[in-house]
Formats: sequence, structure tokens, C-alpha cells
Amino acid sequence: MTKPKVLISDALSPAAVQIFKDRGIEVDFQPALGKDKDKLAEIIGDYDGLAIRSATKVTAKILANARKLKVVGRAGIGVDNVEIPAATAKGVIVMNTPFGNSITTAEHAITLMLALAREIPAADASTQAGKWEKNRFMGVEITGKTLGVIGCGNIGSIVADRALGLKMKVVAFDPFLSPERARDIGVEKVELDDLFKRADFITLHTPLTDKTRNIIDADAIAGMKKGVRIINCARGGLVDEQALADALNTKQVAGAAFDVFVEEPATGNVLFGHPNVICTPHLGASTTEAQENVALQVAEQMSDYLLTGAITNALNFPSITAEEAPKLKPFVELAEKLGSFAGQLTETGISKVTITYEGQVAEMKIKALTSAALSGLLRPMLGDVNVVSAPVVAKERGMVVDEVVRAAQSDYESLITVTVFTERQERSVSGTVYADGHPRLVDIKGIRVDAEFGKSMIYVTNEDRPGFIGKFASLLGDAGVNIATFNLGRHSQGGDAIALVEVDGSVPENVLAKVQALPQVRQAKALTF
Ligand SMILES: NC(=O)C1=CN([C@@H]2O[C@H](COP(=O)(O)OP(=O)(O)OC[C@H]3O[C@@H](n4cnc5c(N)ncnc54)[C@H](O)[C@@H]3O)[C@@H](O)[C@H]2O)C=CC1
Ligand SMILES: O=C(O)CCC(=O)C(=O)O
Repeated sequence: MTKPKVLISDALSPAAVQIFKDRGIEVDFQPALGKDKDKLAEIIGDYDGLAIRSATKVTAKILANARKLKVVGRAGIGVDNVEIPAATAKGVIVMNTPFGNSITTAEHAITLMLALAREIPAADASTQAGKWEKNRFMGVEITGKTLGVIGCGNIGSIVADRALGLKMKVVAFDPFLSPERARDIGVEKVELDDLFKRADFITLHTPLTDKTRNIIDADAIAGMKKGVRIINCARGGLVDEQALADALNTKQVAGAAFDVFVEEPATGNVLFGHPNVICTPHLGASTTEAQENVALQVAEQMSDYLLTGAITNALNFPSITAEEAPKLKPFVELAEKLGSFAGQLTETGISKVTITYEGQVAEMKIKALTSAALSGLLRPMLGDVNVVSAPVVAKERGMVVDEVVRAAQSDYESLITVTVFTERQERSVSGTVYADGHPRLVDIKGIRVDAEFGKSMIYVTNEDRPGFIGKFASLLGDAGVNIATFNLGRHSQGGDAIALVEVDGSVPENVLAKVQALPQVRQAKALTF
């Protein structure tokens, strides 16, 4: 196997380079490349993995050139610099490290809150300028004050914990925060209007979504306590910057501390220059500890995926642990081959696919198996589809996908059945994995068989009549097509029968036409796996 190759295009800790090397992965560390999108587009085609922070923008245009790319790893939390739908459509896994920088970012929010309360940056600048303006700087205590936390997930709840330690009262608005969790972490769950009315300090910790964009706008600010102070260490765009600047001018807002901006890098911004505004250049995650954590974690996760297929913290695919990956692998292969078998036999539009998991396989990660079956099914028709992109492609094409899970009902410990519905017919194929780890076909359209998936196969449906097998075999022999394995099955004596023959090399079209012309043959197809 050739070594996978990874590009690091942002300033990750060098710890990541070492992990990739130790795991036997070739790595190019180009920490400034993320800013040069043309160069990135030019070279991305050489890499299996791309490790980034926030400077690299993984756009559809970059992805279009990413011929070999399998995984994008974000050393950090927010993935708004990655076009995930485009990555998914291209079959690229996007993973992040959801916890590695949470403490550091929460500490940055607390730091900014305290700095705001005592106007530390302005007092520092004035003192170092030799002014000694003791009477200019009059701060506020935070003890006993109310902190409003908008978004109480990983970082928000750490901020709440630290603020409680500083003897603040904490109210939180987060539609997904359960009352039990709120109680456990010692915060009062409130509605947003209530938070605005009560908070002396407000800190934001949500992702930027259609619901959270401008969650603090002019109306929201009008509903706040006069003299409120606002901290944003989450994402630019959560606060309407112009509305905030206006409110700073009228003193409705007494101060604001921002680490993130609508446009980054923020080299000019409407907030710059206002009194009691503190700005940092997206430093939330910038501590030695956090950068080491996220770099190590992303490198391990990407290596696991590239080398073993284990998937952790993916945003566009279910997680598969390192323990699950080897057990799942033969079933992924089985699901993909069953899908491929059904796909190669299907000539008209598919309206629905049902995938049934029976026995032990029903306990596994069936989402991953379904994706594999869909990719096998769609690839003969659409070409460039893989397990990551297949569910999206199926949905775009209006295909209904049903998953059925049930206890073992057959002789097999595990059985997967793929049933494809078209306008004209319904066709099922079933398979299992034997102890040798090889997938086997065990049922085609209700007819029992026992066949491995060969590289090149001929599938024939015929009437069960004497003489057919002899004629079929001599026809192949006369044409110089060597038979590797020969499998037969039938419904009943004289009824529908199946022949599934593995041959060496590809099946010439004229040979297939001759097979099709044999008197008992209903259908003859060349299949490849
Ligand atoms: N400044 C920096 O360098 C860093 C910024 N971040 C950003 O911090 C933010 C929070 O990160 P985490 O706490 O790890 O995320 P998280 O996913 O653990 O928490 C986000 C919380 O926001 C809540 N939420 C979602 N929609 C909401 C809405 N409409 N109103 C109120 N709450 C809502 C969710 O329920 C969740 O509890 C993210 O935007 C992340 O990108 C993270 C790390 C570093
Ligand atoms: O990598 C960084 O410095 C930014 C961190 C961040 O914003 C995130 O993890 O969401």
C-alpha cells in the first residue's frame, strides 16, 4: 500500500507533524499555504488528507481539484471555513476536535470580561504612556453581578462554571439546554428576552447559524439593561456590529470585548476605536495547551481514518471506533457489493431502496452500512459516488431509503438484504459474511445461491431445463472465456433458475450476446466487482 499523504496548510502545532510521521503517513507542513488559495487549489490533488485551522478556506473550488482527498481535519471546533455540503458531495469526511480548545476559549471569555470590567487595556496603554490617570478609570465589581450566557454547550458551560466561582449569578439561554443539565451546572435557564433584561454582562457561545446570526441586534440591545457589557468569543456575525457601535455611542452598552468579527482578518472594523472596546485577533483557542491538544487529536483522528477506516468526530458521517472498524469492514464490503449487484441489474430509475439488517449485523453501525450499500448501488449509474456522498446523492434523486433492523430469521448469524424498487419491478439480493471474512451472496430474488463476488461475473436467469448448463459452459469455452467458479440456484424443478459464473478477465460483448441468445435464457448480464 502506498503511504497516504497529508498536507497541513495552517499554523498547527508541530506535534501534528510528528504524529503523522510516527503513524507512517507522509506529511507536508506548509503553515502559510491556507492564505494562498490559488496555490492550494494547484497542489491539493496530491493529498489524501488536509489538516487545517481557520485560515484555510476549503471551498467547492478547492474540493473540485482534490482528486484523492478523503479527509479534512479541523484542529479546532468551528468548521465554517469548510463547505461541508461540497465536501460530502465529493465524498470527503470532515472532522473536528470538539473539546480540545474549550477550556482555553472559556478562559479567554472570562479574561475579556474581567478586562472589560476594569478597562485594563486602556489603563495599561495610558499608564505606559506616562499619564498616570488614576481618576479616569473607574471599574465595576463582578461579584454578585448577573452573567447572561447565550449558548450553554461545551464552552458556555465552562464559562458558567468559572463565573459561578467568581461569585456571579449565571442565567443561560439555550433551547437545547435541558432543565436537569441547567440545574447540574448551577445556571438558571431563561428565555432570551429575560436574559437581556437581567444580565450585567452577556457572553456568546453558539455556532453561527441562520437562527443565531444577529441574535444581538438593535432591538435586542434596546431590551438590555443600560450599561451592559458584551463579550463575543464565538463567531463574528452573532452581533450586529453597527448596532453595537451605535449603542456604545449612546452608552446603552458600556463596553464590548470581541475576539471574532464578521470579516476576518479584521484589519478595519466599525467597533475599532470606541472607548471601552477590547479586540483580540481570534485568539480564543491560542494557548500552547489547546493548540497541542487539537493538533495531536486531529492528527490521530485523520491517521486512524486513513489507515484503519475508524471515524471520530466527523460532521458528515457517523463515528466508527477503532474497535468497530475491523468488525464493520467486511460488512461494509458486503453492503457495497450487494448494492453494486442490484445497481448493475437495474436499468430504470430507482424509486425506493430497503436495506434489511438481520441478526448480529443489526447491532452494528447500520448508517455506515446503508451508505456503503447506496454507494455500491449508485456507482454503476453515476460513477463518482462514495460512502460519504451516496446518501446525499440518493436524496437529491428523490430515492426513498428505508432501513429495517430485526433479529435473525434465517440460518445466518448476520444477513443483509438490499431490495430495489423501480417503476417496473422489485428485486432483492441478500448476503452474509462467513468466518473467513469474505462476503457471500446467499439469495437472489428469492433463489438460494452460495457465491463469492468475483471480479468479473456473468449473471444469467433462465428456465430450469436440461441441457442449458452444458450449452452455456461450452459456449464460454469455445469463446476462450475461462470459468473460475460456477454457481447455480433455482426456485423449483423446471422453474426460474440462476447461474452466476465467475470468469477470468472481462466478458466480451459478442459472447454475452450469444449467451443471451441461448433458448432458455431470460437475461444475461456481465457484472464487475
Ligand atoms: N474564538 C475562538 O477561537 C473559538 C471559538 N469557538 C466557537 O465557540 C462556539 C461554541 O463552541 P462550543 O461550546 O464548543 O459548541 P457547542 O456545540 O458545545 O455549544 C454550542 C451551544 O449553542 C447552542 N445553540 C445552538 N443554537 C442556539 C440558539 N439559536 N440560541 C442559543 N443557543 C444555541 C447549542 O444548543 C449548544 O449548546 C462555536 O461557534 C465555536 O466555533 C470555539 C473555539 C475557539
Ligand atoms: O484555530 C483557531 O485559532 C480558531 C479556533 C476556533 O475558532 C474554533 O475552534 O472554532
